[in-house]
Amino acid sequence: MASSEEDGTVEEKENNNKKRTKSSLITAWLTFYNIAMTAGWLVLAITMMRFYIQKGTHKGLYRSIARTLKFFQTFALVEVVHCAVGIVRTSVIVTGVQVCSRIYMVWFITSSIRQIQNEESVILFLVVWTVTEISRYSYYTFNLLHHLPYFIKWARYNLFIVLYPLGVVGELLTIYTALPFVRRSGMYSMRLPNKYNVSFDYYYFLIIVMLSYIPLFPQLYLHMLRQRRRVLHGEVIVEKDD
Ligand SMILES: CCCCCCCCCCCCC/C=C/C(=O)SCCNC(=O)CCNC(=O)[C@H](O)C(C)(C)COP(=O)(O)OP(=O)(O)OC[C@H]1O[C@@H](n2cnc3c(N)ncnc32)[C@H](O)[C@@H]1OP(=O)(O)O
Repeated sequence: MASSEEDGTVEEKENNNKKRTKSSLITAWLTFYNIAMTAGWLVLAITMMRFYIQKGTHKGLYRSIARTLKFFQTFALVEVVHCAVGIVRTSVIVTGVQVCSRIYMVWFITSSIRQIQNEESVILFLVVWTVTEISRYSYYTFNLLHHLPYFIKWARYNLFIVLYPLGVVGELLTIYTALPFVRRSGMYSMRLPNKYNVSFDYYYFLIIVMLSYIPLFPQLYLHMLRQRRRVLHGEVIVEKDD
């Protein structure tokens, strides 16, 4: 009897140790990930500022940062995995839409259509994304380290109020500017007849993408406003979306 109780205690201790090791590993990984992402976006910020100071123009800026931007923005897919496996308490849908729409903007619009890379709207969303991501990833990092300066918390949950709509304006203007080039070049489109008997027009697809901001963006924005009330004002929020 005594020995089985002891066994139970040993088992419990082992389980607790395993749980502690698992949670330390997760914290270590998230800390590493957030530091890497903060550094990546800081590098982008510094590169953009140096470019503008040295050249005195934004023309050519996108090309100068394209590789770094593609790398760090694409790497953010890891965040969807974090939500899916439950290591961060965030909705997979919200994170998925946010991350995928950015990746789409980088790979299938801005990097694919060279003629639009020097548009002011590209610089607008780049600057907005960069400020947002530096404050977001540094918030997560300091939070994990239990040393969160108030101004970082403030920045994370206030700047988006202005930056989010500005970013969307930059993205939509960029897609809009791309439309004539897409129509002329017929890029990523499939015309009939072809051996698959399928037709796809990227021009109309882009229009659908632009229209999809109307139902999707308000939901993302409202989600952030709820997060803001929860973190800054301690409100208990029940999310319905996941
Ligand atoms: C085929 C193509 C289709 C295209 C379709 C297009 C339609 C698109 C429409 C919408 C377009 C949007 C475009 C976007 C533009 C911009 O980004 S503009 C720039 C401004 N942007 C922002 O401000 C983004 C703000 N949004 C967000 O931050 C997102 O909602 C988010 C990234 C998904 C994060 O939200 P969420 O995680 O829910 O909130 P948090 O409060 O940050 O975190 C909740 C808890 O989770 C912890 N956590 C999350 N991530 C991490 C992490 N990496 N590391 C550690 N911890 C993390 C966080 O600490 C919180 O924990 P608790 O405090 O304990 O709850």
